Amino acid sequence: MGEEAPELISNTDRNSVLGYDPESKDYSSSIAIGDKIYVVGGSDDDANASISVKVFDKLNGKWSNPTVLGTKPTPSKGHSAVLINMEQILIIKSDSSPDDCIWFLEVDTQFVKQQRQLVGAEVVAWSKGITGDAPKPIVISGPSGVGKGTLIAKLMKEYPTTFGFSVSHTTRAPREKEVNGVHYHFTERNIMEKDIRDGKFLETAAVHGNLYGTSIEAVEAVTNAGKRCILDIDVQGARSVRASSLEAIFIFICPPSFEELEKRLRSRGTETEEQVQKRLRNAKAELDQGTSPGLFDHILVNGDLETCYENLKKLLALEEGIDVSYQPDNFKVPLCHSVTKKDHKVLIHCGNNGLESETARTFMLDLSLLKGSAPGRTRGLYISAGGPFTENVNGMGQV
Ligand SMILES: Nc1ncnc2c1ncn2[C@@H]1O[C@H](COP(=O)(O)OP(=O)(O)OP(=O)(O)O)[C@@H](O)[C@H]1O
Ligand SMILES: Nc1nc2c(ncn2[C@@H]2O[C@H](COP(=O)(O)O)[C@@H](O)[C@H]2O)c(=O)[nH]1
Repeated sequence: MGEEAPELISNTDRNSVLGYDPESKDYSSSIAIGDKIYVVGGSDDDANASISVKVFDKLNGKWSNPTVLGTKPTPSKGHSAVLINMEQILIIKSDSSPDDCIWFLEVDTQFVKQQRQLVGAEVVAWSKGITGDAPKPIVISGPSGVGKGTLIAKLMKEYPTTFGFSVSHTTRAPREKEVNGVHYHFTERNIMEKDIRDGKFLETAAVHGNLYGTSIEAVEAVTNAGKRCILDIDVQGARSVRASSLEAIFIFICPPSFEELEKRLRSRGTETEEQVQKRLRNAKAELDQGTSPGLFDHILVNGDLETCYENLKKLLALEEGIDVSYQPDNFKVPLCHSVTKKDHKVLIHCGNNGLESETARTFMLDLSLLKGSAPGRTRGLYISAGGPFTENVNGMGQV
C-alpha cells in the first residue's frame, strides 16, 4: 500500500496571501475546521497590534469576533497556518525571532470548550510554542499561616532572575504593608466576577470568605519574562490547576503541629480573632485534602524555616529538568517559504518558494511530544535544521 501524500499548505507571504491588502498592509490566512472557518490576520503597520482572529460559521453564515485568551502574537510580515488536528492551528510567523515564531491557536481544545461554556460565546486561545522542555510552574499550597509566603519570599530574594511570582487577584482588603500589583491585584467582587465570566482566569476559588484567582495574564507575565512561575494558591485552586492544561509541580506545605499553625497565624497579627477562627477551621479540611494521595507531588513540613527552605530548594533542583537544546541557532523563517505536513512532522521549506537551490533551507518541526497548551505554553517542540528531508516509510527523515 502506497504512502499517503503529504498535505501541502501554502504560505501566506506577500505573494500568496489570502486577502492581502497592499494599501493597509493587512494580510490573513484562513483554515476551515468542521463548520467553521478561522481567519487569522494582521498588519505589519502597527507593531503594537496583535494578530487578529475572526470566525465564520458556515451554518448560519455569520462572522464573529471571538473572545481571544492568552498572550497574543504580534503581527509579522506574514505567516503560515497549518491545521494540526481538529483542535488547534499551528501558526508559523515569518521574519520573527526564534522564540517568537511558533504559535498555536487553540479552537476546540478542552480548555477552549470549558471557556466557551463559561463565556457563552465563541472562544479561541493562543499558546506559544516552546522548544524542548521549559521548566514547569510551581504550585505551593498549604493552610493559612503555615509559611508559604515566607518560603516564596526567600526563594524570590535568593533567585530573583530564576523565579517569578504569579500575582493573584483577590477581593479581600489589603493588609498594611501589601502593595497592589505586587502582593495581589486587589479588586472589587463585581469586577472580578465579570473577569471570571470573560474567561480571564486560570482558576478561582472562594477562600475564607473572599474571592481569589490566578489570571492567565499573571502566569504569562512571569513566563514571558523568562522566569519560572510560582503560584501561592489554596487547595481548591491547586485542584483546578491540576485539572487544567497547565503542567505544574504541586507542593503542599504542612505545619509541624496544629498548635504551631495557630501560634503563627496569631503572631502574624494580620487577621481579626473571627478571621483567625475561620482560617483555623478551614485549615483542618485543607490539611486532610493536602495530605491525601493524588493531588500533591511533594509534601514539606515547615518546622524549622531554614531546613524547610533548604528542602524546597533541593526539591526544585531535582524537578528542574530543563532541556532547551533543540532549537537551531539560526531558526528564522523568511517571508518566502512553504510548508508541508505529515503526521506529527511539519517541514518548512525556506527560500525560492520552496524550490531546491543552494540558498534553500528546510526546517523540520516535530510535534509528536507536545505537552501543555493554552492557557500557558505548548512545550516539547523539536526543531531540526538542515535537510533536504525526504519521506520514508516512517514519515519524514533526513538524508
Ligand atoms: N518555619 C517557621 N517558623 C516560625 N515562624 C514561621 C515559619 N514560617 C513562617 N513563619 C511565620 O508565620 C507567619 C505566617 O507565615 P506566612 O505569612 O508566610 O504564611 P502563609 O502560609 O503565606 O499564610 P497565608 O496563606 O495566610 O498567606 C509569619 O509571621 C511568618 O513569619
Ligand atoms: N485558589 C486561590 N487561592 C489563592 C490565590 N491567591 C492566594 N490564595 C490563597 O488564599 C489563602 C489566603 O491568602 P491570604 O493572602 O488572604 O492570607 C492562602 O491559602 C493562599 O494560598 C489564588 O489566586 N487562588
